[in-house]
Amino acid sequence: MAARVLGRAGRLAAVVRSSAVRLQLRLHGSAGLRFGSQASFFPPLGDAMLPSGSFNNHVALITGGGTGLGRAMTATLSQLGAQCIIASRKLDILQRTAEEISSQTGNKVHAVQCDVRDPQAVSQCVDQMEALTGLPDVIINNAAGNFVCPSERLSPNAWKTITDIVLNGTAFVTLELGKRLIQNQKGASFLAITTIYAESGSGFVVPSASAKAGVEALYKSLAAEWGRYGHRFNIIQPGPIRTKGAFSRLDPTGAFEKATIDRIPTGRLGTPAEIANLAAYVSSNYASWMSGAVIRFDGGEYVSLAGEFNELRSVTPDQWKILEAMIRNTKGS
Ligand SMILES: CC/C=C\C/C=C\CC/C=C/C=C/C(=O)SCCNC(=O)CCNC(=O)[C@H](O)C(C)(C)COP(=O)(O)OP(=O)(O)OC[C@H]1O[C@@H](n2cnc3c(N)ncnc32)[C@H](O)[C@@H]1OP(=O)(O)O
Ligand SMILES: NC(=O)C1=CN([C@@H]2O[C@H](COP(=O)(O)OP(=O)(O)OC[C@H]3O[C@@H](n4cnc5c(N)ncnc54)[C@H](OP(=O)(O)O)[C@@H]3O)[C@@H](O)[C@H]2O)C=CC1
Repeated sequence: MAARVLGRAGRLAAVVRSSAVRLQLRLHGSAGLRFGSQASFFPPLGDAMLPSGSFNNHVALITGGGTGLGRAMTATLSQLGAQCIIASRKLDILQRTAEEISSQTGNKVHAVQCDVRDPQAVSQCVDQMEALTGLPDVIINNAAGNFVCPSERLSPNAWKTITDIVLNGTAFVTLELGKRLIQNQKGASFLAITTIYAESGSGFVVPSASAKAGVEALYKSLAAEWGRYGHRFNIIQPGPIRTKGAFSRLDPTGAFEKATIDRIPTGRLGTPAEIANLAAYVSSNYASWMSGAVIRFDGGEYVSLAGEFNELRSVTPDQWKILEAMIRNTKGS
């Protein structure tokens, strides 16, 4: 019996061995479970998660709040009672977003033009904010710039542009508000939106990876230093969530989307509403004991990319029989 099983295993093994490519067990092919099918286990919910009124009497500043994830965060905070200020370069887009969200939630959203790379513009933006709403209770540093590019093609100005928006912009906004909040003895929640590759680094987005890693160091450092002033600092590292801003600059042809989804254990991209719920929780008083946290929110993509053997997910049950027989059949080292 054992000989028969081993004989069959041997024949099957020979078939597998016959092609080096197939012996790779079609790691990226259609063998095994098709990733993506498991997404039905993880349906995204769109409703605001926190109790209504959680942000009543709260003021929130969201940089880059006119589009994409910042817009979704603004919509959720506004729905939960916050008065929001959204700030970025394009006033027309900010105003349109502000009107749309205000008309849906009944809560005021203010649009303020600000290029976060310019510390004077940031200071004027905060002046404008103080006049409109007073200093904020919630600050979300979400504005960013990015594009995929081989590093040998980057000009000094390309490097400066991304690191200025992401690292210097976040620092200018955080320091300007922090100083004024400290002076007024007012506590606040600061949240930075980074990426999963802030931790690992990543080729082809090197200025962004370097700047986002700097933002994480900034926020972890201030969490330690400014707790005494009533300030909390936290970080969310999103995985891929479809927005025009990100996808048009990171995957302009759409060629990488399927491979991206295939490696995400939850089988799908995230949604803006999901990250908005997380950002709202982290920024709310329900999270008043949370500071210095780095929250990865990526459907499992990071660990999926990291584990050396994770591609064995593509091995079929029949192929496992062969592999197991081969392993068990090995004698000695
Ligand atoms: C399926 C998988 C798909 C996606 C994966 C998803 C998730 C994985 C993790 C994702 C992380 C995402 C992180 C993000 O940050 S996404 C946010 C993206 N949003 C934006 O970038 C919005 C704002 N962007 C912009 O305004 C512009 O793109 C820019 C270039 C950042 C800034 O615009 P600005 O007008 O200030 O700058 P320019 O004058 O145009 O350029 C300055 C400088 O850069 C050079 N440059 C510009 N583009 C490129 C490029 N594509 N390649 C190389 N170099 C570029 C430009 O030439 C200038 O340099 P010089 O010529 O002067 O030397
Ligand atoms: N979508 C995704 O898959 C992921 C996104 N992220 C992060 O999420 C955040 C939001 O990205 P997303 O919504 O996808 O992309 P968007 O492009 O929609 O958002 C970026 C925002 O930043 C603003 N911005 C850019 N440059 C400046 C500047 N100099 N001054 C002020 N504001 C500026 C833009 O507004 P304007 O043009 O008006 O200035 C825009 O609203 C970013 O921090 C990004 O790094 C991280 C991982 C994954």
